[in-house]
Amino acid sequence: MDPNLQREWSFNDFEIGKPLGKGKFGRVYVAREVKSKFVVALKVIYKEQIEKYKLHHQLRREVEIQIILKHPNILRLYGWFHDSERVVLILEYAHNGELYKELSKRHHFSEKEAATYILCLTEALAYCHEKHVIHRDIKPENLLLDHEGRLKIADFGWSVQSKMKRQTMCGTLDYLAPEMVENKGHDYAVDNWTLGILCYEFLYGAPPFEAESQIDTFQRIKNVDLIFPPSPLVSSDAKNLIRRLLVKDSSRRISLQKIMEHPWIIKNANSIG
Ligand SMILES: COc1ccc(C(=O)Nc2ccccc2)cc1NC(=O)CCSc1ncnc(N)c1Br
Repeated sequence: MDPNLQREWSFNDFEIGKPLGKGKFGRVYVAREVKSKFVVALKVIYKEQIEKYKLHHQLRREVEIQIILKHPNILRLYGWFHDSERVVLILEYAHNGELYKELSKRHHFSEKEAATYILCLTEALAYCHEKHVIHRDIKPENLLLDHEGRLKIADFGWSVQSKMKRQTMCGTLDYLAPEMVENKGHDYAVDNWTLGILCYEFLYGAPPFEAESQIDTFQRIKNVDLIFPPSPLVSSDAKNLIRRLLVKDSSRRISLQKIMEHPWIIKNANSIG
């Protein structure tokens, strides 16, 4: 299916399959384009919700940005259509679903898997930053896996709360950088912080500043209270990279370029991307 060819899409062009998840603003279904048999994910958003929450501009801007973003680690938005009561986004379908289901099943990833995912994320972020797009929200629930196990950032404009969503996800602070927790406004470097959180969580199975209460998590983030439990599975190179990312001063965090050249990444990531 070359989505750019067809001008106007409609529901009749698709056979709708099973629901993939549902958010406050709509549901996501697997679907197949009838002519080409191409499998996609359709995200159905109700117009009354868009009106109610004044989402027109955000949705329009997001669609404009997403349509130009073409990167192997960013979920494609092929196009969209609407009928009287719904707006439908035609999305790339990630056959292996949410990375977090994989992580909760496996408890933690190997250094090779973790490094490969971090490299994919770094390349996708570098691509976005060169396109001056920084609203990539690499919250963990936005990470999907395609049929080859390749990571895809799926920017859930509105989070899709699928059944298996981990409790801590909703409203979790674990991924917020200090400058966000202290409400100092943030820039590109916040994504570098999140890469550090994710790298830690891929290797240890839980984010570094997790705590009983949100207040404690706040405190631990602000103090960058970073502890590495003794583990034979995590090399000192990995800890070195995490320490270079989880730096309070956002201007001193290791850059995306330097991440790609870090010994731990060079040694462990395989570049299937
Ligand atoms: C480029 O991906 C998007 C781009 C935009 C928006 C969006 O809703 N924007 C938005 C919605 C309302 C208001 C303002 C913005 C959402 C996504 N993506 C998603 O919703 C992911 C759907 S879940 C899924 N998708 C594929 N394969 C799977 N296995 C799964 Br599970």
